[in-house]
Amino acid sequence: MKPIKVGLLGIGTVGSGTFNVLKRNQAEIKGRAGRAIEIAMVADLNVARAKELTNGECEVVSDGNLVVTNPDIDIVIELIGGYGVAKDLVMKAIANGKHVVTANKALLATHGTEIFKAAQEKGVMVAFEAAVAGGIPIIKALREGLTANRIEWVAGIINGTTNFILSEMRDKGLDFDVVLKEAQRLGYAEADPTFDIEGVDAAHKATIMSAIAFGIPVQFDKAHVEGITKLQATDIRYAEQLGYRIKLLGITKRTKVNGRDGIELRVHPTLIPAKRLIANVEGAMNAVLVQGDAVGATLYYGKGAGSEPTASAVIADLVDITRLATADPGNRVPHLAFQPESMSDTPVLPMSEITTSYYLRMQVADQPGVLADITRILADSTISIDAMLQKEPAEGETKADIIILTHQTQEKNIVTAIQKIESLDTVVGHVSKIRLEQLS
Ligand SMILES: NC(=O)C1=CN([C@@H]2O[C@H](COP(=O)(O)OP(=O)(O)OC[C@H]3O[C@@H](n4cnc5c(N)ncnc54)[C@H](O)[C@@H]3O)[C@@H](O)[C@H]2O)C=CC1
Ligand SMILES: N[C@@H](CC=O)C(=O)O
Ligand code: NA
Repeated sequence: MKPIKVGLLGIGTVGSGTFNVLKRNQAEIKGRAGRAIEIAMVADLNVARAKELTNGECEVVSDGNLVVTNPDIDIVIELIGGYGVAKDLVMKAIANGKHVVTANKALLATHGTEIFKAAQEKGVMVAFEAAVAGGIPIIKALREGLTANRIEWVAGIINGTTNFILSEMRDKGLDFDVVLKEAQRLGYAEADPTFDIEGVDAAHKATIMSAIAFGIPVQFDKAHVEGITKLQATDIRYAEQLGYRIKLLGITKRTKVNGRDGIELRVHPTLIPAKRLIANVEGAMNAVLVQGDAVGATLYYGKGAGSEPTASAVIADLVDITRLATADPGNRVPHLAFQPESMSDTPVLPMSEITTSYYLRMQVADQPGVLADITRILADSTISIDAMLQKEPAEGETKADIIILTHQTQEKNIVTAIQKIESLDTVVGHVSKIRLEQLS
């Protein structure tokens, strides 16, 4: 059989990993796919570097349009990133009848509906295993391996850069900026690293998982997005003393509010019991915990970023397409796990309606009655306390720290209670609030 011809858009961190792994493991990959998979053409703005990386083994151009319109190309891999040129080239590739593989979660989380519709109409596949949790086959697990289940929730450490920053800061006491630079050097960070540290990248990935888990359209604009930039070392320390770790989690779950179905979709720093496996995922590693009604909890762990780990997922998609390209579109695995006519319109809920537990830290005047005032406000908002820690003021200081862990409540209750607590004369400044999940 003739080799399947691939056009590669962007030969940076992931593109070069893809080129190298495909070459190194070509015999095994051919054995699995049933056909040789050959990168025939590469487009990159940096032509000189692309030529050096490909060593004369394929045609190199600077304009991606030449790849997506080339009649000899069967599959286009988009590894440029962003939603500008990348979207344009992906849409053109689909219009030209090419299957597409992409690692671009930003593109799919924001324009996925349009892209999948175009692909469905044209009868081509858009595969995106690398877009969520890099090398971990989480898309395959959610879309195929767990297909018998009603998925209840998904919670994951899905940004390697921020997990690396949190781990290095805690273990080595290094500064935020120093660790971020190292994550950039290692190729983990996005082109714009604020996407990592402000939680945007994790929210892109959580958005894609919510669509696959619950059969809803991709709706990044409805996601609650909070990164790690406001996290304080004090909170990481107190959380540890209470038996918890703080991780940036992407969470999506089914819920009911006043009898109506809804979907929670949120990214924020989260306290997790230190004894949970996922609480011990360190460095740039990713892990995704999925709760299905039949299977129970399953945990997927591995490298979520980096050149070859991400290439591993890109190539898995190439093999899938090579195997399935001849099946008619109605008989293929649907892009978002559910057939287009079976998608649900269950709404993604506003943050005020989500339910979780909370860690609260406040600084108070060290005088009688303060604690009673705070617990009364919580009780009035029907928030019950799970644990409490009071730190006596240091020598010569007059302010004490109070840390409270609450049982589950709705976000709007905690927001109201915090406003009341902050208005007490005895409470200094703002109350720090971090959400807490038992994940069991
Ligand atoms: N780096 C990682 O660990 C991971 C990255 N991703 C995603 O993979 C994609 C690629 O990421 P990286 O390889 O890290 O980026 P990169 O910045 O290392 O590579 C992008 C490449 O595209 C080229 N390029 C930029 N504009 C172009 C244009 N208009 N035409 C042709 N080439 C152009 C650049 O010269 C560069 O070589 C992004 O969507 C990213 O979010 C996904 C998972 C992990
Ligand atoms: N910037 C991302 C790369 C993979 O998606 C991360 O740090 O996880
Ligand atoms: Na993946």
